[in-house]
Amino acid sequence: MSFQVFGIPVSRGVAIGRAVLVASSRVDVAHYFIADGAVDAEIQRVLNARDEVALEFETLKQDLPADAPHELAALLDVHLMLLHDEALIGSTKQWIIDRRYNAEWAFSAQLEVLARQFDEMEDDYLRERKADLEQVVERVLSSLAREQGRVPTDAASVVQRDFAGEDPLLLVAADIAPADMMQFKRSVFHGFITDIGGKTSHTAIVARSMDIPAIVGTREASRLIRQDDWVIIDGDAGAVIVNPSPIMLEEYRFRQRQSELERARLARLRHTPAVTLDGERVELHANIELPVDAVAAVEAGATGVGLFRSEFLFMNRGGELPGEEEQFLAYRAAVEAMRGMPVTIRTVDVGADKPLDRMSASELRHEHVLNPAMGLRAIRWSLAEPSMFRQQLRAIYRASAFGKVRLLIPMVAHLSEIRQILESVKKVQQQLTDAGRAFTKVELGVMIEIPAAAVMLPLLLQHVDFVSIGTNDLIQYTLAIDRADEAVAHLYDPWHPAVLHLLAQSIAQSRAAGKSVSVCGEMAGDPAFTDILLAMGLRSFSMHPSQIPSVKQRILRADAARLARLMPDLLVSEDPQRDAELAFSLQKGVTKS
Ligand SMILES: C=C(OP(=O)(O)O)C(=O)O
Repeated sequence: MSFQVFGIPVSRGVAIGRAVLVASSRVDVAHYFIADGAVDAEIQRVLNARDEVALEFETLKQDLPADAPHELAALLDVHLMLLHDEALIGSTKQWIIDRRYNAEWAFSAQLEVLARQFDEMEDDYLRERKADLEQVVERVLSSLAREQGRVPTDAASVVQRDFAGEDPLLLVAADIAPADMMQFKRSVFHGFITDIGGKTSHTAIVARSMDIPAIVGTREASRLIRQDDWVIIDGDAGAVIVNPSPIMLEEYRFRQRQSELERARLARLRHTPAVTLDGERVELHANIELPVDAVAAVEAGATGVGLFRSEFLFMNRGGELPGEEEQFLAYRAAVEAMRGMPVTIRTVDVGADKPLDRMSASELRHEHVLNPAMGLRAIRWSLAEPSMFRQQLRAIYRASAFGKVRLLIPMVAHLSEIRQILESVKKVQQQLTDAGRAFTKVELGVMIEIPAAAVMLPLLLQHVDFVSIGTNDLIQYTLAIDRADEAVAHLYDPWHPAVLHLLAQSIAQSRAAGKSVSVCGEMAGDPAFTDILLAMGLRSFSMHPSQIPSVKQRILRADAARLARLMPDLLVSEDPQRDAELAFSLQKGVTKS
């Protein structure tokens, strides 16, 4: 039966393919009762799975490189201990004996009992062991699934599957963590559908960077769509059409061909400089997540990297963070790929919807933070982990010997933070000089993404070389809307007059101070905002490489001076979106119906 599900369109275009469902709980658990005579065999399955996982942990421990942090070996020991603990294994067997549960069901039932006990513990350290226990049980469940010839449907297993030769595939999930999205980055999927998320949630951002259609916030897609269903993603309308009729399929195949032609047409603008009709030159920079993305940036005609989200280097690592050398090589790779064009590296912006496996030396975990968007994240986290911060600064400074590097700090709210950053920079420069390491001048910039930073910008500008406005977070914090929460997604409004005021004011003040200012949030890559940002005086935009051609086309057709004259009226408008659309189309001689 054909039906439709609606959500928030976050990456445009049409995708047609078969659904691959990724389980939100990492392993699907089969629940069934076993026959009386099968108890011993079922207990043997428990022991075999336990032994297989123990062997995996032992091998991992033996293979640890000599310079691996000692916490890693200690963590594996904790996992091994849990795996042999009678509270887990003995009681799991008891569920089988008493209730005749199958092994998987018995394990998950016992996990629930133990997890509740962990939750009630007073001691933070012991409470945090719950996550270790969950990881151990997940491994055991995966082993049981494999033993039955089933492939676990967690993100990592899905990536490993070889889908070559199958129909185009669309990924459907309740949610996809940014770290899992990174695994999908070079995968076979032609589109993404999730139940939760908003326009600027990181899942959405990564989907856009992959330039494939995606719809988030559908609330129920993963429950309604079945494995292998034929699905159309209409990434313009936010519609997911499940089991479409042949006529519907034909219509969408036609639209797909049209949008491919449009992309090919826009790609021809690659070498055309972004200059407005009245001769204003605009920099179009790229946002990247990994060094290899710099190649796509150059191909799309970017004139620099405006935002290297370095936190993605820190994900999918099972708790181990990259050291100075590894980071240096990654930054150097991006710098070399950009061939002399500037590369703006943002220090780790972890926390909130980008949790690390290991959030701090004390293993502070995301789920225990009351309000992660306002918690120990971004520069707050870096300043709380000074040796890690200095390690990242050293890696960034060392990369500056290979091309133009700019240092960008996320989530600054206090002048004292800038003072601490400058002190760390000084220390790092001294350390590098003492060690005979080469580096060159690195400009220092801050992200304007907290209203406090926008309000006190003139003060901040006295201490930094440039600013970059992170509209995704600026909107979130100005309007008090969680950017990843689909329940309030309708209130996440880039056209809100307060947002426009903060933007216009920040751009004007930075220009007046003679400092360069850029926007690197999603507004910069959406052609619907190109005119108003030009009208505010913005001359540097940073976005995913795939968005550069359509923003460039908009710039080539704009008259910056005429747009600027419309700005004062828009700032006092009650409905800036409607008035901007009307004013901009009129000034281009387009009549609106
Ligand atoms: C670019 C931004 O940062 P993030 O990586 O949090 O989207 C932003 O907030 O606009």
